[in-house]
Amino acid sequence: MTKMLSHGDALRIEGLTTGYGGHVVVDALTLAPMLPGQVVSLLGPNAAGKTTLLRALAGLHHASGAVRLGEVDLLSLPLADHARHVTYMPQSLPQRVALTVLEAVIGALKASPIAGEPLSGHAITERALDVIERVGIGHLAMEGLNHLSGGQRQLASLAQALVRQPRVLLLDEPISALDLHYQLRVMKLVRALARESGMIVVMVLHDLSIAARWSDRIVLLSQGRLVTDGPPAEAITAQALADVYRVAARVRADADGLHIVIEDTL
Ligand SMILES: Nc1ncnc2c1ncn2[C@@H]1O[C@H](COP(=O)(O)OP(=O)(O)OP(=O)(O)O)[C@@H](O)[C@H]1O
Repeated sequence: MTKMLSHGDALRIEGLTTGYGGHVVVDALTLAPMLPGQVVSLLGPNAAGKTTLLRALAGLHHASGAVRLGEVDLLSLPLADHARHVTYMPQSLPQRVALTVLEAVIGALKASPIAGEPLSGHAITERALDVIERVGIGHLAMEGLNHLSGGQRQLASLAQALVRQPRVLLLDEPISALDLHYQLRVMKLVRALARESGMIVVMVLHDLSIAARWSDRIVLLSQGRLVTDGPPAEAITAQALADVYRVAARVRADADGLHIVIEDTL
């Protein structure tokens, strides 16, 4: 059943600044509130600051400004409390450790439980198996992570993030190692879970067409600053692509969605 969505539970980013030493990477970024159930894709060229922004939202990198989830001031929370609301899936694949997929997913849930829901050992295992099944690697549940391919490990990593059922899910290039079938499967699953549970999803993607097809909103960043933010057809324009990626593109919207043809570099 779809949860009632409320502005009160929105994720708000206001004047967020972060970087490395004196190097400002994200500069006073303010975005429209992200609403429960929304899938927001973060796009932009290499070094635009996407990963740094995601890590700051995850509480893993120091930032100034404000990040609030409903009434909760996320930037002021200790990491353990922060992790009760927000789950981050990094770009790097899980190590080739000798844990099975099931053990790794259970471990992710036990390491940092979401607030207010103590689960029995049986319930934890059931939930882990359900998520592993839903990402499409049920047949690998008892396989060691050290025996998996890169794409399979990326799916295991996604299962580790999803099993926690966070209010905010941050995914850094979650489909970069996946074949076409699994790219589509993951995008469908993430959007369905957002709709079902009211989870806010913010993900970094490089594929414009996939982002346009599966996101409610596109946030286009360049050099740590906001270029456009809106529904895909408004945010992805030929002009924006020329400005941000230095490419000539044709962009056309019709009933099937957004058609993007990249013609040349500029
Ligand atoms: N650990 C670090 N120490 C110093 N500078 C860093 C570090 N990590 C990233 N940077 C710098 O911050 C800037 C933004 O990097 P970031 O990884 O956030 O970009 P990105 O948009 O995620 O890029 P990509 O699409 O290539 O993954 C870059 O100039 C990068 O060199």
